Amino acid sequence: MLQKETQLAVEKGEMLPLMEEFYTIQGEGYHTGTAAYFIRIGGCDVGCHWCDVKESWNAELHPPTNTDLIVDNAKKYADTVVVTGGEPLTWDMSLLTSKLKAQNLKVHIETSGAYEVSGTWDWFCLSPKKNKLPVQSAYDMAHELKVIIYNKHDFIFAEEQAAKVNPNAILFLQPEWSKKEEMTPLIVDYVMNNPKWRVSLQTHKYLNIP
Ligand SMILES: C[S@@+](CC[C@H](N)C(=O)[O-])C[C@H]1O[C@@H](n2cnc3c(N)ncnc32)[C@H](O)[C@@H]1O
Ligand SMILES: Nc1nc2[nH]cc(C(=O)O)c2c(=O)[nH]1
Ligand code: SF4
Ligand SMILES: [Mg+2]
Repeated sequence: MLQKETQLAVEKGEMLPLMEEFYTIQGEGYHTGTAAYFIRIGGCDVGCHWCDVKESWNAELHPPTNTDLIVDNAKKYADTVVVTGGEPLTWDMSLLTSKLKAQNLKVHIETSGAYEVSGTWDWFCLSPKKNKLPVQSAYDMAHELKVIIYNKHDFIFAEEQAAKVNPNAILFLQPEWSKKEEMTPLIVDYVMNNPKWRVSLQTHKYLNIP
């Protein structure tokens, strides 16, 4: 159990359960190939069976960390910070994002959109999940929609999600990593037949970087 003061600070978003932070290349989606500092916040109860970072799910395993400390580290690297998780919108992102923006950093999020949107985002990557669909504000705010393709039915899910997202969102299909040999050729065909979509790959995994 957290101390009461720490618990209150986490509720206010002054502290966040930090799993890891690392400087790398954005591997996925619209900003693929660009340097960014990643902040991975613990805690997620969406429960994707293929999630590639299940160690993030239990917030209690990740130490509540002062947002000032997170920002001090982040500002040493590139001009872009990606906030991911776990599910970052489990928490109140207002303080973290305002402090990052006060340092003139561009602030991006990777989210399932399953919880109410908090924080101010320069780039909002929405990756919807069947078991906990996004809230309306996430569909409205998304700059990109990135749907993970694990099986053929996921193309139908992708179209359903594209119908809900705002019309300016850039649409991506990304193979689930363990199914990539089977699904990537189907994605390639799908995008050639439905060119409103683009292909996204987890390029950092091919590059063997975090
Ligand atoms: C680990 S999630 C964390 C952020 C947030 N919970 C979400 O799902 O968007 C980061 C990104 O990785 C994607 N992802 C997770 N596991 C994956 C896998 N096995 N193959 C491909 N993409 C995956 C997610 O869909 C999401 O776009
Ligand atoms: N290089 C790199 N790019 C990424 N894009 C989204 C990631 C994530 O886990 O949210 C991720 C990640 O874990 N590493
Ligand atoms: S929502 Fe994101 S972090 Fe949570 S289980 Fe799914 S992929 Fe993993
Ligand atoms: Mg990842």
